[in-house]
Amino acid sequence: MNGQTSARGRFITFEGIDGAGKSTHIGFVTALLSEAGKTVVSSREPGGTPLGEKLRELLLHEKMDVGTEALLAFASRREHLAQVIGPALGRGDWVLSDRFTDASFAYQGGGRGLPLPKLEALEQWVHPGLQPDLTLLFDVPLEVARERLDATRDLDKFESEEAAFFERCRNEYLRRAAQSKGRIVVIDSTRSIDEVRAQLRAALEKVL
Ligand SMILES: Nc1ncnc2c1ncn2[C@@H]1O[C@H](COP(=O)(O)OP(=O)(O)OP(=O)(O)O)[C@@H](O)[C@H]1O
Ligand SMILES: Cc1cn([C@H]2C[C@H](O)[C@@H](COP(=O)(O)O)O2)c(=O)[nH]c1=O
Repeated sequence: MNGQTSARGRFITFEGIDGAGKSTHIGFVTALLSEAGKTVVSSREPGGTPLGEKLRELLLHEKMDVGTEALLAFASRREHLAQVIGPALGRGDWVLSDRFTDASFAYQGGGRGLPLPKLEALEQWVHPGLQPDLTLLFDVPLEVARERLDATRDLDKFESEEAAFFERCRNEYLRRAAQSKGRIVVIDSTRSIDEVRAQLRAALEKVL
């Protein structure tokens, strides 16, 4: 890390199956970047805007067709880009988003079986030419994620899915990581919080 400020903002996304541990580390990454002189905007998907948060409620708690699920996720994303991500990057801020389009590929594509070309078409429509500068993929086996979730919270619609669903989501995440090695960094989130932080520091060196 060189501690210098940069005129261009960066877009960093956090991904992984539910319970992998990504949200736990967003505060740490925010602090690291702030120490390096960056102005950080931290947000999430689905959500991140008043309308997006309403769509999040529907997505996480209502049963619906998988196509509807994908369209609502991308509607939330479009609003997020228009209201939060685009303006922040334009100011030169660093944007951290707890999930983005990789989640649609993993959950609606891998998990639910929506054909990937449909998601690619939505991606192309909603954010042509924009990809995260860095995606931190928190990876754990399903049993670890399940144990962490069961210990902490009431489960929402996605979190209540069967193990095979999460296996498919995880496989799709890992498939995308293998295809986008420059952008997606796989973090071994089975390790202790301090060890995960060390991996995050190393990954962030690449964009600082
Ligand atoms: N490396 C770790 N070692 C042990 N426990 C961890 C680790 N990382 C996170 N946890 C714990 O696992 C639980 C789930 O973590 P967290 O909420 O960050 O997951 P998440 O990936 O953001 O899940 P979701 O996507 O469902 O919100 C929390 O109780 C957290 O304290
Ligand atoms: C962006 C996005 C998210 N999801 C799913 C993935 C998670 O189960 C929830 C969000 O909950 P979290 O606790 O904030 O991780 O939504 C999805 O299915 N498709 C998406 O595009």
